[in-house]
Amino acid sequence: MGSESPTQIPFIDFCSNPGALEPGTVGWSLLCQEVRAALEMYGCFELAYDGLPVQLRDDMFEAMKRLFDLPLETKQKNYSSKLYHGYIGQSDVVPLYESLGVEDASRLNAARAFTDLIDTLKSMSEKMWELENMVRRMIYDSYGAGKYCELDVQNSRSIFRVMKYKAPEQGEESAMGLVAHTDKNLITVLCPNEVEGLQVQSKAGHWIHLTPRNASFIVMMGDAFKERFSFGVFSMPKEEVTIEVPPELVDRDHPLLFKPFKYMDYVSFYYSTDDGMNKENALEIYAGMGSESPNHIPFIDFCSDPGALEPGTKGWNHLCREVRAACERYGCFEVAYDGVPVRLRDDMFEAMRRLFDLPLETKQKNYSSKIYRGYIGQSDVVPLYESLGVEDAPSLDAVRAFTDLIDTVKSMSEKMGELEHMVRKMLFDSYGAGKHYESHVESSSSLFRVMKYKTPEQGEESAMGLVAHTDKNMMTVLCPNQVEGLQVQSKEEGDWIHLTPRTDSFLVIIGDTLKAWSNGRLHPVRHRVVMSGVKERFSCGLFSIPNEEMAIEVPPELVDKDHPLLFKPFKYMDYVSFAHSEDGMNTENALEIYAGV
Ligand SMILES: O=C(O)CCC(=O)C(=O)O
Ligand SMILES: [Fe+2]
Repeated sequence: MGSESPTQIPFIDFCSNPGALEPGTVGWSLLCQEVRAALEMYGCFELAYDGLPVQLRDDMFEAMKRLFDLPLETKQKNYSSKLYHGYIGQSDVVPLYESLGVEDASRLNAARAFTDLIDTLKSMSEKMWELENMVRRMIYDSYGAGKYCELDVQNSRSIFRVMKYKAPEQGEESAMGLVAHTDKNLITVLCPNEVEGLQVQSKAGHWIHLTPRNASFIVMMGDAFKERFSFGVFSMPKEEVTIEVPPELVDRDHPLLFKPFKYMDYVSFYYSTDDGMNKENALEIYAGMGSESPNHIPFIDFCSDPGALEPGTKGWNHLCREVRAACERYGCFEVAYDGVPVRLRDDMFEAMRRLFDLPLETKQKNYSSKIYRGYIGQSDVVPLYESLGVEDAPSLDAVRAFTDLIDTVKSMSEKMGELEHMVRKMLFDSYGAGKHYESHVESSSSLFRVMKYKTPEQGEESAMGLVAHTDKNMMTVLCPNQVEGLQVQSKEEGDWIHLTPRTDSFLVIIGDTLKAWSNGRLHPVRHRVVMSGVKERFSCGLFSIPNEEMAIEVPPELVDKDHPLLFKPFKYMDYVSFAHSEDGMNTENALEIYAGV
């Protein structure tokens, strides 16, 4: 029992007995129970509802086609300073996704911006709002809390969004249209066209693929209440309203789990703070009724005893143990290293400033067909982030594109590459696998990237600069300027550790590839950039990457009775493609899923 996972969400029929839509009737009570059971068990259900003419639905999809065909500049006029209220599109993370929102669309004024589509939009959002209100009433009634419903409806507003998802590019089997999330609002009613793509995660963690029936709706529960072409009404509490658990829902068996909170405060917590975007239990962290964890990463000094940088010495062996312990426990460490002249470091930051000040078209010429190798910027998901990459920067040819900055980029990447090699050798030596080091280095190359993070917009306290991730490559050496923002997640506790970079240190980060190589011993640390304050952040990084033909394999020294083989040999680029595919993006265990035995 219990191992079978559901392949469908509940389907509830609001059409077969029109009398049942009358509150107080027996039919109504039955529907209430069905709705409650579906939402408690699945958090969503599909719904047959005929309160909305089929013609209107068809008109709506037609209107949407026309809307999304408008020039980008016109769509971008649908701007809102509130998160997810205006136009969203052109994102590097979900390039297929575009959407537009209208606040309180059932009031004609708000929809006037869409002039000739007003009538369709207005009727559609009115009808869907009626449906939302009906479902909300059922939920309240099912908990015996019906008397709070009217006030709750009065205290809420809606946002109507239209969404379009392009088909994957030719040659791609599938692509992420919208990354996994829970809705932050109260209830969402979706009206998708008949194109598959929407998936919901069952409580047990499986993804259920929805096949919308002709003219049905999908109802989903958002956090505050505890997509293809589709459009939806999202109900949300008005700004001044406090969300509180009604006393009827609290008793000895159901102790109060959430403190009262304001919706918009939770939304800004979710999108701009430490725990919001990256924890699946953001609501519990923010409003839940209530461990100590580390607040810094290891600092290892490569300067104090220069003799220790000589392999085979006592000092070297000592450093090997320190480095290995840090990379197993934290997946990263800060290193004091004087092999990079301070002057070069300063020149590098100066060069980066000039590089990012170049016109967008020039930066975009730094194009690569490989993921994360070329120019990245102008993303809606991380609007503050921009970066540029140079493959094999230590070889002069590759940097020629950066003409007058060649010398700086070349020296910097050489020096940081030396540091990477030294740390890699320490790790190999620490595992008694030193004899594999030379061939490992010969089968790898490097990518040098420069990163710039803008400051949050006025009025915003903090904003995501780069979303949480593990590096897929072997190892990354980072050289950030002195602006805070980089955070790493502690392995055991999951807390975010805020790093405060020193002027002369570098940061070493273990990537997924070395986890596989070390048979699971080295920890690829999750990290992200959260920007606050008024200073722009610059950082450059040297990413060591396996060559295309190299098979990533666990050396025999790292496999024994107590450490059975955990990973099959694999090719780096194949893993990267998987990690960026739909399945890969939806999991934190991409490496285990892809290469685990
Ligand atoms: O900006 C930084 O320092 C970190 C960048 C990073 O994590 C990455 O590019 O993978
Ligand atoms: Fe990274």
